[in-house]
Amino acid sequence: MAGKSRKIQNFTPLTLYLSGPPTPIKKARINITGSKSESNRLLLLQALYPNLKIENLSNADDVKVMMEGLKVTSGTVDIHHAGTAMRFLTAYFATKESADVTLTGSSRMQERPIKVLVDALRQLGADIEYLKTEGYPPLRIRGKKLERSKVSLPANISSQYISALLLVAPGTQKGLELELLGEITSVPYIKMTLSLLNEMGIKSSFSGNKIKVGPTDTISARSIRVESDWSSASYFYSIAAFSEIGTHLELTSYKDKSLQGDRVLADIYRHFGVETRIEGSTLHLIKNAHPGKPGEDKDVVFNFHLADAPDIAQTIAVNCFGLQIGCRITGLHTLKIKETDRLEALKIELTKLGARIEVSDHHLEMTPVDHIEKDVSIATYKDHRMAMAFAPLALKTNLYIEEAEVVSKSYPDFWRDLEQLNFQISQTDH
Ligand SMILES: O=C(O)C1=C[C@@H](OP(=O)(O)O)[C@@H](O)[C@H](O)C1
Ligand SMILES: C=C(OP(=O)(O)O)C(=O)O
Repeated sequence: MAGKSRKIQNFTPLTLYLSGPPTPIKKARINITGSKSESNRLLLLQALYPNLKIENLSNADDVKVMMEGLKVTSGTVDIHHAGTAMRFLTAYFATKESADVTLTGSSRMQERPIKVLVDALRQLGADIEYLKTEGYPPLRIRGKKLERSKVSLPANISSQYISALLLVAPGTQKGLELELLGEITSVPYIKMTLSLLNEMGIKSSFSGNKIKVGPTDTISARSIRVESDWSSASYFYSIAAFSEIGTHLELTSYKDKSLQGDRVLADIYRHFGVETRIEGSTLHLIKNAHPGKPGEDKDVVFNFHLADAPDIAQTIAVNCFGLQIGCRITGLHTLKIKETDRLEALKIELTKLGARIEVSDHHLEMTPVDHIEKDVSIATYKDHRMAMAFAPLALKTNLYIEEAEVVSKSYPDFWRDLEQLNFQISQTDH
């Protein structure tokens, strides 16, 4: 390995050198904190209905900035890289009568579109102004009572605009009625929002392309336990898939009836020989077969459509590459406007490792390779999921992960948890 190495400290930017555990992983138990998506929804609802208690809240940076943002009514709120905080707080401040805030974020956040949500809120009567570029943060928001309750908006760019409106709807005078235009993307996230409203005792309906949420003055006191994060679990699915038969990983605080669309991991990873069981609140991942069948079936191309689960696309792409199997992943039209252009980032970094990969605006395709390059340095593009999706590959080849601190956006304990699995991780000035 090149460069000097030392144990992980809090220096940034942090380049890590990773290799797999010296002996195969047999059994391990990992605590993952609450879903960042559920946490940020419940925090907004708690601001509207203070007698809501939240358990197992996520410790992600995106959740910390949401909490801080909700305390503010004037001045500047900087939500850094948090898409949900940006969208949810836009709707929150627009409907909070005492608010007069500038809502901003990282340079990447200022490139992530918000026009659909701003247009919808303006249709309802909100007062929002663009401070730099039309259609993008930063925004100046002066909160007021919304005059109207019906709105139409495109649903094919980000479901977060829709969830943002649904979350503030019960606090408005007449509730809201949304008409969704075009093909609806990331649908499970919309259903998650409605399910949480329902758990709070707030009435809603979703039929065809119409969603209605009624006004609700008060709720009875209650406590909601956030399920642990399924997107974070994806990295352990990937580790299990790369491990020997018999490997058994346990992840804590999951639910049989999950609200998170990324629970589809359980079905997807069956194809890679990982069985899922939920017993009590423990999620068990057990490697019990090789992916596909050896011999002729090694050439099988796995097809996945991930329009409902965009956040696990990177994990699955890297996993297929490392398992040396072909894949075609579709439904990825939202990946270009996330923390980075994830399709382009995957193409560049996987190619360094030897992948044969093609991408378009909405899909990626890979043919299997015989060889994986060693000691490649993976750039992460300020995207937590680039770092975490590539890390499990250390079970197949040694690699560097650049700007490894990015993981804190959703999973601050990620590197500590990999060390718990005995991954060999050192900080390097490579
Ligand atoms: O509502 C949410 O909590 C999220 C919705 C999804 O975004 P899009 O709807 O923009 O695809 C997802 O990618 C994001 O990580 C979290
Ligand atoms: C896309 C993501 O987050 P957000 O849009 O909330 O920034 C993510 O966590 O993968």
